[in-house]
Amino acid sequence: MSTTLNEAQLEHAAASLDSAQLTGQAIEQFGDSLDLDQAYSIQNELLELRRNRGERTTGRKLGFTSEAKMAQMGVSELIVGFLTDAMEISDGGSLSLKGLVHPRVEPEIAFRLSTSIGPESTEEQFLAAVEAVAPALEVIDSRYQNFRFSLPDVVADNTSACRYVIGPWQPLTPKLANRAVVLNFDGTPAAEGSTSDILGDPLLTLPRLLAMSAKYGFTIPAGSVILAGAATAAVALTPGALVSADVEGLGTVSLNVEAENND
Ligand SMILES: O=C(O)C/C=C/C(=O)C(=O)O
Repeated sequence: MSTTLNEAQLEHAAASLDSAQLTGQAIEQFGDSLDLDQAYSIQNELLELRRNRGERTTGRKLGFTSEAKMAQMGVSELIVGFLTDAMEISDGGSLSLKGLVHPRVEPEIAFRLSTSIGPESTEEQFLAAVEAVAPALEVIDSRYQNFRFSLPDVVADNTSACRYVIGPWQPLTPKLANRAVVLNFDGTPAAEGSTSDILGDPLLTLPRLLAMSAKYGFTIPAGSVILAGAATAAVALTPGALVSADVEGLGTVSLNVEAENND
């Protein structure tokens, strides 16, 4: 059973997760001591800590929008986290594994908003605000030991958000379902799925995100990126790998993982 954590305890939990993210030292799960609302409060504290270091929010990400991810992690409720400019890597850019705990990568679909969306917005306004779509890669990294967590644990840990890469933007097409998605390591498929694996159609994640924005009271400013969640299970990153995701009709996005360096 969860207990109610006071403000100081919530801040302490956020500081532990933030330090794990900065040092690459995994921490123990909070387990039963957290409920979901407290977990989102810890996530907000984490965002404050990052803002105080000069990071800028660039968007939102959804998690557990596909069966493959739910089955992989044993969690079956949709979650939302935040993205910042410090997490962004340009298409074809490189990622150092230094300071990460146990990073994995997932192929995703990204949306970009032309106008601000918030708790008062309607589904129609949200859809009309999506100006572009792109293939994307998300690097996730749980700050918990052994990449194991409960639903509140992973929410508190900002849904394992670590880095993201956006491929070529293109105008939103209404037909996003049923497109093949392939995650490659050095040109060889490591995971395969379809855009339909993301809630049946990635566009169907938007009303769910709107509902989360109303429940937790956040707005998503114009220009924000939205990651709709992985189409396949996540795959562990390996030093020196060239990782790419191909999404049928939307193109390719890639990331170079730096080779290990013993300096
Ligand atoms: O698997 C995790 O650590 C939590 C993150 C989930 C996603 O980002 C997703 O399902 O796309």
